Amino acid sequence: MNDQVLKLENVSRIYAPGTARELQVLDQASLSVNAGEMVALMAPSGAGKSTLLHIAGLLDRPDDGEVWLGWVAMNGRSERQRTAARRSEIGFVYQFHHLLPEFTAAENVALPQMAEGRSRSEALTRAEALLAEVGLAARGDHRPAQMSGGEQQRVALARALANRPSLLLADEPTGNLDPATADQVFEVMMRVVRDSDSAALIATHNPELAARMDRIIRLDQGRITEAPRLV
Ligand SMILES: Nc1ncnc2c1ncn2[C@@H]1O[C@H](COP(=O)(O)OP(=O)(O)OP(=O)(O)O)[C@@H](O)[C@H]1O
Repeated sequence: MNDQVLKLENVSRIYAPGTARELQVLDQASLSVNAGEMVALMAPSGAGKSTLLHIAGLLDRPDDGEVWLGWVAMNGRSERQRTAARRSEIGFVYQFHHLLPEFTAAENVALPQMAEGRSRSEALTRAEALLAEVGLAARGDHRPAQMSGGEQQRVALARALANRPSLLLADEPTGNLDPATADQVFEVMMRVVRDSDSAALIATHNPELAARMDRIIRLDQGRITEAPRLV
């Protein structure tokens, strides 16, 4: 039996159903991601990548189909159960870092751990270790505004991994960075995901970065297709 971390089974999502603005973004989309796998999600702008990641990340529910986190079917779970699963099992990285500007890097990485019950001092100690993993040792007391875009995104990555999630979801994580910095952040992301043995589903428009992951899937007309490797 494979080590399933995420499975979407015939997932459909329709915005504004029954209105003139009705839009079917996902149409029986299916995918699975196993432990230790890094999967690139590629699609044109507006094809529904963020919608799919929101559903996979339990921030939204599909209109039809099932979402499995590990071997647990999540649609029938209460919001409280879904939030608990999201906090403990899933880490998110977005195109923009969304760090809290009034907190230091270490505090930003400590906060999700404290939400999971860790003491402030324990969370801060772990935060420093996580920041070292992403190459930001000794930068823990800097605020986001004192850091470069690539550094901010590495702090966001450390925050996403703070609770050792089984699944990392990333939506254009390097889309806001220049090519050299994007490459550097991506390298760090590959390394820490591999080291932690979590699974990752990463939406990107960048074919070179996508080609360095284990698999590429495409979202086309609301459906998922497995793409051949580009290189
Ligand atoms: N809450 C919503 N209500 C109505 N329509 C929406 C909603 N969210 C997204 N859409 C529409 O659904 C489509 C898919 O949006 P989505 O953000 O998932 O695409 P995307 O592939 O992530 O795009 P991009 O690469 O530009 O970020 C778009 O046409 C968008 O306008």
